[in-house]
Formats: sequence, C-alpha cells, structure tokens
Amino acid sequence: MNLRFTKMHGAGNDFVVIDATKEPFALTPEQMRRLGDRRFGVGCDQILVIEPGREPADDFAYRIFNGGTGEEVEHCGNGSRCFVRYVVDHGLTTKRSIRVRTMAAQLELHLRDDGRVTVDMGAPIFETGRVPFDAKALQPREVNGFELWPLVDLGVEVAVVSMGNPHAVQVVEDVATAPVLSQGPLIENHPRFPRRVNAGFLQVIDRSHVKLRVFERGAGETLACGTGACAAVVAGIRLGLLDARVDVQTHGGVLTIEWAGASAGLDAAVFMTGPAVQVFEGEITL
Ligand SMILES: N[C@H](CCC[C@H](N)C(=O)O)C(=O)O
Repeated sequence: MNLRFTKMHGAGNDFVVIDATKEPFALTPEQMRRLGDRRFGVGCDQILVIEPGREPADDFAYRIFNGGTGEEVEHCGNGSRCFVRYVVDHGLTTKRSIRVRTMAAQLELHLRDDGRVTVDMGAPIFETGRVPFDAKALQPREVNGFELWPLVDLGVEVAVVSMGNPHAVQVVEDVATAPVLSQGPLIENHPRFPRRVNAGFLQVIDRSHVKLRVFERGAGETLACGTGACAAVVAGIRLGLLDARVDVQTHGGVLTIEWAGASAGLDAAVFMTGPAVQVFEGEITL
C-alpha cells in the first residue's frame, strides 16, 4: 500500500503525521515500526494519527505510536503542538483553539500569533499506583514534602510523575555527563514500572531555567520530550527548586512550562509552549 504522510518536529522530537480524518486508519505494529525506522522506513520518534473527534465536544482525536516499538501510548506533548500546526495548515479547521482527545486526556490547544503552540496538558498525577510505579516495600526520601523513590539496584533516586504517560525524573549535576544512554534503558525497563517509563535527567540552572535530557519509553533518547519537560518541571517545583514558569533547554530547542501547583494546588493544569514545524510531505510504500 502507498501511504501519504507529513514529516514534522517539535523542538527536534520528530513525527510522521498521518491524516486519517477521511478514511479509517489501520496499520499493523510492524508497519508502524517500519514508518519509525530511520533506515528501512521514514524514521521518527513517534507516529501521530489524526482522526475525527469521537465526542461532541472534541474537534479531533489523535493517536500516538512510539516509532521504536509501534506501541500505542497515552500522550505526546511535542506531538500535540505538531497536531495543531497540521490541522490548521492543512485547512482541517479554521479554529485557533482546538479541543482534541488522546488515549489518556482531552487537551485544549492554542495556536499563537507567533506561530508557537500553547497546550493545556492537564494536571500531573502523583499517586504511585496511577503512574504506575510499584512502591511496595520501598521507603521514599522526602524533600520539601515530595517523595524521591530509590531504584536500589541502580543506585538512583527518582521522582515519579504521570502526565498521562509515566515519567521517572532524577536531578543531575550536568546533563552533558549524565549516563542517559547507559542508565536510561535500565530505568525505562525497570520492574518497578509495570508499563515501563520515560527516564528524565534534569539539571537545574536557576529557578526558571533548566536543561533536560529524556530517554523515552519506546523511542530512546529524543532531542526533546514535551511530557518529559512537564514532568521534570513539576517535580522540580515540588522539590522546591523551581518557580512556576520555567524555560527547559533541550537538545532540540526550548520549551516553556508553567505550573501553579505550588500556590494553586496540585491539581492545577500544566501549560507547555513551544515550536511546531512541518519539514516535508511524502509517500511511502508499506
Ligand atoms: N515516549 C513517550 C511518548 C512520546 C512522548 C514525547 N515525545 C512527548 O513529547 O511528550 C511514551 O512512551 O510515553
């Protein structure tokens, strides 16, 4: 079969976007892995599939598949910005504030006049059972009232947060020398995370600037991770290290994360603002 696609990126986190608003989408996990393969396919971190809204309040639905495994996942922050850029640029909507539903959340997204996109990412989830993280028989270390959980076999402590998808965030001295490529897969597949996990490495520059690297579940280290940036900033705020608005420097660009959780309560929504770029359109024979 021939498949038309659009290649996009959000701060270097790259995507193959498939428009399934006109006919139903049905690719096998093997075909998804082929799309994600940087040698035998197009190559991307995730595949984004845009579908018509399934609920009256939703303008669209969009599905996310990790490019390395073909598995469908709950959320993709950088992908949600590219989704908005796509539907506006391809005339699928005349709105600039768009409601979309993913597997895990209903999002409100806004295309700004400066071309960046602001996403209401919803509230973070801290209950370990909902991340999910198996805390059985573990003693956390409390910092500023927030738990850091030991991964004893790896000799690290992580904050566990869900943004709809699971994140394990550790604070490091220097992301440039952090063991992202060696320790990342060990955290991703750690038995304490029954659905595996995205592993974040957070370096605090000052209370409103951080650097972040993420070894993503099902994709490896990406140039940026939107939900990872949200999870890392939320963890940093709860640890008392960060203010409510933080610029996150990733390999692929800067994401701005805002969370008023320290003053407005832990169920405050996280807002992410960042770029969304179309690179090329193409057709692949699967
Ligand atoms: N690898 C992630 C999905 C993509 C998240 C990331 N690309 C983002 O921008 O949030 C997971 O398995 O949960």
